[in-house]
Amino acid sequence: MENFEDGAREHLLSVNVNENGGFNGSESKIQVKNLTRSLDKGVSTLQNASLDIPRGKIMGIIGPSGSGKSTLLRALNRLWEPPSGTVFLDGKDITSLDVLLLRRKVGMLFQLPVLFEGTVADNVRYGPQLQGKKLSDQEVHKLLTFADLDSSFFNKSGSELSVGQAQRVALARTLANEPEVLLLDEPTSALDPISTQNIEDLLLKLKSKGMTVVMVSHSIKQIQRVADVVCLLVGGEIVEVLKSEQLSEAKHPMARRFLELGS
Ligand SMILES: Nc1ncnc2c1ncn2[C@@H]1O[C@H](COP(=O)(O)OP(=O)(O)OP(=O)(O)O)[C@@H](O)[C@H]1O
Repeated sequence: MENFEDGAREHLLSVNVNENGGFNGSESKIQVKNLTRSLDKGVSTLQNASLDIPRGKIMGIIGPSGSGKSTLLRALNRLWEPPSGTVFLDGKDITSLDVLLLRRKVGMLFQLPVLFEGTVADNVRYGPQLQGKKLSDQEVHKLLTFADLDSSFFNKSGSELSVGQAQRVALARTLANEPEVLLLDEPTSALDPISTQNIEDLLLKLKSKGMTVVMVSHSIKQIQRVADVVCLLVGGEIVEVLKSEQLSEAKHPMARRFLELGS
């Protein structure tokens, strides 16, 4: 899978090439500072959340249902608009950036892939086309190959694909925008174990190429397989941030219970 190593997607690879990869003391790609989202009647979805997301690493976000994981993730590319001065990408307040530019830099993959009408190739070309760029057939093939989809998929329509294949097309479509950060909201919860493994392998491959990945998952085992660092959310608060191999050392009682019961 060396498809990104030359040609048009090259600059995706060049991101963070000089980073040492350590997340202690390494520069943050995204910083969240005192992020709160208040709902009606004084209830908060997020309370004073502060988090450094390390560059070129995979951060997992886990926590019980309703703890604010999706809200936190969606704030990172303004699918939910955070207050100014709370989320920074490469040190810049994301609310001061053009929102479409931000979403190209910070791409998102959802639980269920929604493909547009047309062929797989049309889907992959969609993002660049919005900027007036037409990806060549070769560039589309490279993105598909990267997502472990062979040439036979090029002209297929979304309705011919399994959910797992569609998720990989959605990933190729997101990567066509050359993002620097990939956000994933339970990307494998609708997939079978083999498709899940495909996606996990792709995430590790992206990390090896310098991508920063932030993934919400309900599966603690999945987080342990792929994440370098884990953020535990309970009741809208970030209660712990740990290296994934230290997950069993979490101290917060709700976090401990969640970990003990989790699969
Ligand atoms: N737009 C909204 N309006 C009102 N309440 C909301 C809105 N979005 C989220 N919430 C509430 O905020 C809380 C956190 O939601 P969020 O989806 O971020 O949690 P989550 O940890 O991702 O949950 P799950 O694991 O079930 O997907 C929930 O109680 C939810 O009902």
